[in-house]
Amino acid sequence: MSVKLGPNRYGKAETRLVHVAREGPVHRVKDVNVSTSLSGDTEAVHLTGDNAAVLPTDTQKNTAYAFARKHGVGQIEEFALLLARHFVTSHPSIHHARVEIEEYGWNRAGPHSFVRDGGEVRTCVVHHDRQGDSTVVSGLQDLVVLNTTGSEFHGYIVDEYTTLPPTRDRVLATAVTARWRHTGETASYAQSYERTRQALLDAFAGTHSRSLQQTLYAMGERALTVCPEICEVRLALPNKHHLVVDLSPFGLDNDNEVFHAADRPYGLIEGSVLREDAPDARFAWE
Ligand SMILES: O=c1[nH]c(=O)c2[nH]c(=O)[nH]c2[nH]1
Repeated sequence: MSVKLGPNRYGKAETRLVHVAREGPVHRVKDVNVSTSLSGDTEAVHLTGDNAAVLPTDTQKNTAYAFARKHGVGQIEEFALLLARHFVTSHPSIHHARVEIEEYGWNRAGPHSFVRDGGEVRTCVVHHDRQGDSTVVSGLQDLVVLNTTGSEFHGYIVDEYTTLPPTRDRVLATAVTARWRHTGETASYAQSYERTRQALLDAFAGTHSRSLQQTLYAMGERALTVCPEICEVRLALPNKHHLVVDLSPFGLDNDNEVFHAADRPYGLIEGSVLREDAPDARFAWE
């Protein structure tokens, strides 16, 4: 039997790191979850157990903590790029670094007091390789939104298994996972994030929807229209079904007022919207 080693990478997943910036009495907090992953000369460790080219995952974790102390944690994309470039340039056996960061928001409740932001999480995935090329994908997840009207769904295929009634007015709710690819270096990841997030929300709220697929496209299109620095948006939109409860057993009508918010199953609508001239994504989405 002849076998060979396929694609592989190794790193420390989910290093939870909280950085407190103590510049005077008013503190700032960054709460992040850092995952690093390296690839390169990894044949020997797999084939012979020779660890000479391995940067231990424990060291990768320590580097994240040390960099937080040395550089602070600013925009997650910048912190991720700092780490990825460090790993690739510091050891010749490391050819490629992938750094993924999730950021959990805290709102100020006092000079040194904070309240955890709802469920929404800001994300990024950065790659850097030995040729010096970088890619940056920013994003968000668990942005839960709901329209109480302005949503229809009808005109779909009907076969012997179809029971879904067509509707011209329904609740449309989803928990947005969005990721967007930057074309090159973005000057301000903070501003870019706020603009993109707002564009997604504006399109969700402002689109009269005939399907969640149509809403998905409108959200991606709006983000690309207002954010010249990004070239592709990928969205995953679970359709959080709100089912009108039958109140007729109680002699009550129900004109779209009382719903069962179903947990599962849910429709899952996924898609990408990109510029016609978007450059090749290379390893950005890996
Ligand atoms: O917006 C929708 N898209 C679908 O594809 C679909 N399928 C379904 O049952 N309900 C919906 N809603």
